[in-house]
Amino acid sequence: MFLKDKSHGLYGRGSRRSRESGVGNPGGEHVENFTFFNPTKIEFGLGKEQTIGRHLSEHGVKKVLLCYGSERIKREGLFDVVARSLAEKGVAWVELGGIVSNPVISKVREAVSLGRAHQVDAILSVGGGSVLDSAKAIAAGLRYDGDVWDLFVGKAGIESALPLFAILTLAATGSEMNAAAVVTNEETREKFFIMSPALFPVASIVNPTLMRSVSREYLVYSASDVIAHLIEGYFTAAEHPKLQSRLVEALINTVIETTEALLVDPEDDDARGQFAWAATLALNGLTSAGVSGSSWPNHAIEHAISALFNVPHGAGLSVVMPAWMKWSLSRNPAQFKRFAATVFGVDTAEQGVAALEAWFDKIGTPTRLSQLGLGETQIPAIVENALGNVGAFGIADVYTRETIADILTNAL
Ligand SMILES: NC(=O)c1ccc[n+]([C@@H]2O[C@H](COP(=O)([O-])OP(=O)(O)OC[C@H]3O[C@@H](n4cnc5c(N)ncnc54)[C@H](O)[C@@H]3O)[C@@H](O)[C@H]2O)c1
Ligand SMILES: CCCCCCO
Repeated sequence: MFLKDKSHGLYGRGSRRSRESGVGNPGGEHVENFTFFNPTKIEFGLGKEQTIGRHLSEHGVKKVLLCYGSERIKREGLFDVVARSLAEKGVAWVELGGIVSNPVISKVREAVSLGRAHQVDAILSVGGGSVLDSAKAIAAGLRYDGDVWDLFVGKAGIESALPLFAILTLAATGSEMNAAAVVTNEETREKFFIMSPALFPVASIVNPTLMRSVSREYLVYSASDVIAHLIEGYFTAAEHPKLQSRLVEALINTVIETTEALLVDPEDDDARGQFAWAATLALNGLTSAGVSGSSWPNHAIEHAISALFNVPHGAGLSVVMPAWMKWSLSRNPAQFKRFAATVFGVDTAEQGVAALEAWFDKIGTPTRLSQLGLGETQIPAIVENALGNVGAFGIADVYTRETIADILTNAL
């Protein structure tokens, strides 16, 4: 399996190995050299979706491929608001609906053909991360002569992509302000990611009131996903300077507080706004800049579960994270103890892991494979699929068959 180019530095991969490799200085304050580059304009606030036509016309866009998921955006009137804004600025559009959660490459291929036939010069995503990741893949695919899946398996690099714009309707992934996209190949049952500076959206609209209709289940799955983005580097980095730890802890505490507020009142726009901004900041490069050697084992394992069983990404992560933390805490006890104290106000590393697991149970996101309809029988298939992911994430030396199986056994 190919290895991703780890020089991108977008997610603090840096040059030094992660702690699972047994290196690093517990409590170290070394800030690794880094390049922080994020060109995306964020337009945050009530009614900002009405400005989308201006953003495209200012960028010289004449015809856009408008991508979305369910017909909900038409029922709720958002589609008409977007269409009116585009028309007012003389931007023509071709629509592509039906993008599903855990998006698939067949839809991306269909959209690349549609975009080519209509000679679109930009892509607009109206939806959550699944629509936006598909839009990123489409944008790259329209600048590539071969099969767009080539870009996910290292057969070709992403030299350029059509300009991309987004109106976010669900906060979780941070895709609205990052350079990554995740798509599943249904034929090979692989869920892989692409990453390139060409995939940063030009502009993303984040209006929390568009998220009032997000279901309770996807709210809690989103909380799990954001927390996963924050802990991957927090616990695995060879050194994690206190500044970075404080940023991560502040964002985790914000997610915890606002999730609980939104479970009480889904129309609490202030809580929704802080949740959404925390989700964006959790994976736009801010928390990983200067951090060396972080790795992404929870995502590598979860992508296998979603690829094989179409489990919502955040639901898979709330099962994998506690299981991985129980396996990992002996490798970084100081940082797990810090997490326990600053996030949950408890004393030991073990208590901190237990507190996160209990919080997941409290908000209603799964913490056991059985809650996903899975069990010991499925572990071998998940392990074999995950071996492809750990290769792509560059952590195959640590996450062997045995290690991945041990971690998943903690989730039974
Ligand atoms: N690019 C990245 O950096 C990144 C990071 C994490 C996850 N991901 C990927 O993103 C995908 C998940 O995206 P997501 O978590 O944003 O969820 P999603 O886009 O899959 O949406 C989840 C469900 O919520 C619905 N929905 C969206 N907006 C809604 C609204 N306003 N009201 C009601 N329902 C709404 C969708 O139609 C869908 O059914 C996964 O494939 C995951 O692997 C990408
Ligand atoms: C290394 C960053 C991979 C992004 C995938 C997020 O689900």
